[in-house]
Amino acid sequence: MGKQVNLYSFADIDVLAKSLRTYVLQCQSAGFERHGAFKVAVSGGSLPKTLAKALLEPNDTGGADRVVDFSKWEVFFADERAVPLDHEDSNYRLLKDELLDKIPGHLGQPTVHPIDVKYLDDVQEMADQYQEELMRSFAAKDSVKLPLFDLLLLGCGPDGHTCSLFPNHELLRESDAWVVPIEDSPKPPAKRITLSLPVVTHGVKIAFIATGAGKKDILKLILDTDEGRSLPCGLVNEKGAERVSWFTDSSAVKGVGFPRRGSL
Ligand SMILES: O=C(O)[C@H](O)[C@@H](O)[C@H](O)[C@H](O)COP(=O)(O)O
Repeated sequence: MGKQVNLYSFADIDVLAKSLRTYVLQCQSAGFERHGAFKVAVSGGSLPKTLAKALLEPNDTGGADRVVDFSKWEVFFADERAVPLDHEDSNYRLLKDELLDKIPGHLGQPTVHPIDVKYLDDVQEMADQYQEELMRSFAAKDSVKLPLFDLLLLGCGPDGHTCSLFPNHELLRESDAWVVPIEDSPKPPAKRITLSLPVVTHGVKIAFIATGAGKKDILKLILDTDEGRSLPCGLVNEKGAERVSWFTDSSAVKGVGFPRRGSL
């Protein structure tokens, strides 16, 4: 069998957050070493809240390398809904409310890359513009095949979707574009843009954060069955292998047979 994903399971979200912090800081150090910056993509859903718990709450910082330095972070959206940035469905707004607005001054401010709301009525154009935003940061598409994120922080939907890549959707076959539009998302709102599967699976590190009993059936399907391998999360697992880490709590992995660890 090839290399496998890492499945971590913790008693609850508070314990998970401590390890997620350590993991993100390791990824941050690797990014700083590699190119003096930390380029990260984040999803919506419950992720921003858990991330804020990991990065902002008081903790035992063990030295300079254990400090979050947001001033060298570049934050992109793994997926975003085609709504104004102050709309309640906006992933940008969610991240702002949960994390960005709460960052204390001494940790610095990240450079954040929201969607261009000029194109709310044309999601293809919005996706193209967001791809150009990526190209300005990661170099032009004709000079690099795919943008290399230091870390992608993703959620897992109850149907096995991740970002706005849904099961059996034609977008899963996209092999060229970095950012793609979707107009028929089964999870509302229908109009969104998302990173394409090749961009997601190209990441240096890819982390899924999935908590709560509502995730146990889908995690069992994804991690324990052949059927789950063709779901979007399963496809990320397959391609990302040991670069993929799942951060879960005990209720999300109840009944899951896949080998898990309780610490990094
Ligand atoms: O914008 C979105 O809809 C999200 O990016 C989506 O992919 C989310 O991450 C999952 O649906 C998991 O959401 P929860 O963490 O809330 O279960």
